[in-house]
Amino acid sequence: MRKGVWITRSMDYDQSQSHMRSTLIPFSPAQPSKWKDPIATESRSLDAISGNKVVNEVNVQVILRCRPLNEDEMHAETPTVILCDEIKGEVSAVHQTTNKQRTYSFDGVFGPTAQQKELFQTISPIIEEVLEGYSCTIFAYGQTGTGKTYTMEGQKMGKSWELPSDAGIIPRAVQQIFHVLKSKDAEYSMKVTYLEIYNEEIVDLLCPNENLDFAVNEAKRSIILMEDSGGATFLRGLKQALIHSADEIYELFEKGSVKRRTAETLLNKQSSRSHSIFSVTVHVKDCTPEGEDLTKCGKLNLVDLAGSENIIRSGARELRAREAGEINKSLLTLGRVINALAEHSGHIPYRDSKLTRLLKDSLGGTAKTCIIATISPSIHCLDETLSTLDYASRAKTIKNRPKVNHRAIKSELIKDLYAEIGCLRKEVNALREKNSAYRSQDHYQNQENQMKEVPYHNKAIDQGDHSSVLLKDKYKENAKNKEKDALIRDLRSSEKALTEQILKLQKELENAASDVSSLSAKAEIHDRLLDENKTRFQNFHVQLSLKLEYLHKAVAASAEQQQQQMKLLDVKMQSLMSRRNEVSEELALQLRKIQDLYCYHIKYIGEIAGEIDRNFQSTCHKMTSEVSRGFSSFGDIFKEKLWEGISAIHELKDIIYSQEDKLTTFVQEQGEVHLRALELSKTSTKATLTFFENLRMHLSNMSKIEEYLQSAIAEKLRELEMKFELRKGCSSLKEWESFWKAQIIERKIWFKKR
Ligand SMILES: Nc1ncnc2c1ncn2[C@@H]1O[C@H](COP(=O)(O)OP(=O)(O)OP(=O)(O)O)[C@@H](O)[C@H]1O
Repeated sequence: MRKGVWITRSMDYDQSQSHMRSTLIPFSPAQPSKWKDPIATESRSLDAISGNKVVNEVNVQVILRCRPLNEDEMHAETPTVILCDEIKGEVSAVHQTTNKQRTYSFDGVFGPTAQQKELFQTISPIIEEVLEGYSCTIFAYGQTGTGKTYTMEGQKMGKSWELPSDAGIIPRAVQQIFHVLKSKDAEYSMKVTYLEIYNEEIVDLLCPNENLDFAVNEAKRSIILMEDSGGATFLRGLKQALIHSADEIYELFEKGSVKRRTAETLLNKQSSRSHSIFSVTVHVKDCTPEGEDLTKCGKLNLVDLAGSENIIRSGARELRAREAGEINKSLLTLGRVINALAEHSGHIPYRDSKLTRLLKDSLGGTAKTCIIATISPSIHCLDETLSTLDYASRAKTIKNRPKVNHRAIKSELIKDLYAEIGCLRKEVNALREKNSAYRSQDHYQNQENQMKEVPYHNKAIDQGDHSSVLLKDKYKENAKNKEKDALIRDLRSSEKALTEQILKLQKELENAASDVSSLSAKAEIHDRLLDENKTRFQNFHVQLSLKLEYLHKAVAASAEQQQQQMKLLDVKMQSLMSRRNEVSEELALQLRKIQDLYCYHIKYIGEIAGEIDRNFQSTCHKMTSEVSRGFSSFGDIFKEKLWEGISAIHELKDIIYSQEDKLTTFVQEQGEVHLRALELSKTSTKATLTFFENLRMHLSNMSKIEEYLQSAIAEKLRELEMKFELRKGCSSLKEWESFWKAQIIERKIWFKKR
């Protein structure tokens, strides 16, 4: 055994041709004895001798990673609905319609700007535990296009096998394993396997066949999944590659990744169409405190699941739709397993898909497990994101019972290996007996004895009478020949009958075979249809529950919105009612004011008329008294009084004009008020307008009266002048006075008439 790399004989299979071996590969850590695998034997014996150290239950670790918006999403200015609090380890999803937040907490949260290196720093303690002999699983789970492959594999390596800055967990984990082994100067051996589950078929990605025609190589690469009575899982036909350096792993991994099935969908330019599991098993030599040799056997499973996808949104058709259906089906089973474990249900449906059968030990078993849930920040993925967050937070409650399951004492290991070799030898002998012209020892001995008996018999015949013996012999020979001929005839006829029988049987067998093959073809079609229907039903069920949930939320949101609108309407109605009341009160007030104003103006006009009357009377009176004072000054006085009368009329006119202005302004104000409350104030506006129409009529009447008065006064003055001229001829003052009295009476009558 050399320092650095330690390889057990049993693992070093056909190193000259290839460093691969293909046998029953144990997938779960504990192995039963009946499988003839040296690694299995080793792990079993380790358990038995050292007694595995069972630690307490530990929860499955869940880390959440949210990718950044991609170029298309940024170009379309897609809104984001995810908030990551890396310090608190919390993620919040903001609901678009209700604006409510749902917050989830995880063992680690990495937002859109988080680097691959930072994420790996959180994962790296798990790698250390692999080298302590634990079985550890890291798997990425999430909707299609959310960054599972980016997280697990990352940027491809160059030819120099140097880690690029965007390298994912797998290359970083390999680098760390080798780094730790080197720093401890440990003796170790290492092997890797790489498989994919495509349409429920397990396919070996390390199959050395370089021909990439999948259809041709499908059968050769297909692996059989088996389970023993104890529930341990085995893979028959899976190749294991013995590894001596990190570069060897990188090379194998890149070659295997190329063979993995990917395709372009509407949601991801390079979407993985299969689940992949890359496993690294490391045996590290150690020793007990007593100085006895030990071997620790740790295993690291790195799983990149295919993404769940909405077939409508991913645009999958025909083959792609079938792939998506199978992917969704196995993810649905994974979800059911997670639910059953979270709810401590009695039955865990591991057996419903190959993926869950292979991950059985990682979920609720003896492995240490870390799930990386990947999500998109886009508003368009919110439903799928919420579903991933729900599954991830349920997975947090799953408890595993990890154990250091591969500790061994070397001498016991060798003893087991010898026993294993014994078993293998027996198996080889049995196979030879079955397949070749092998003769057992007893059979061989009988044949030898028979051969020896023949010469001894011939010797006895030589010793008798020669001629009689010859006759006897001839007779005997004839009889024997006849007997022989009869026998041969019998044999021939029975052979013929037998041949006929065989042909008949063969025909029947052929018929039966064709019946069986047509039946099995039908059964296959039936199974396929059943599977397809099951997948369709499951997809439909998933879609339906998503849609129902969405509908339920939409109905709740719209009900809430309606309630709010009703409240708003109520408030508006109340304010409208109070405003209407205010407006009606205001209008009533305005009407009252108009009424008062109208009364006031009527009264005022009456007063003006009275005043005019009085003025006229007093003017006439003054004129009369003045005239009576003397004829000489009468002309001047009369003129003065006349001017007074005219200016009084002008004043009156001004008053009327100013009143008219005021009224016009008021009408304008009223018009504005009425415009504001258009519908409600139509009637009052009409009334007001009529009122103003009347008022205007009155005013025009007044102006007519005024005009008439002016002309009448002028006429009367002319008359007066005339009469004055005539009076010049009056004989006495008394006569003149009576003349004026008659004139005044006449005027009064005329006024009254007016
Ligand atoms: N954290 C990230 N930072 C930068 N780019 C990312 C990140 N996560 C994902 N991407 C990019 O998003 C695209 C889709 O990622 P990826 O193929 O890893 O998704 P997936 O979940 O594996 O999808 P599928 O399930 O369809 O295989 C890739 O171009 C990848 O480079």
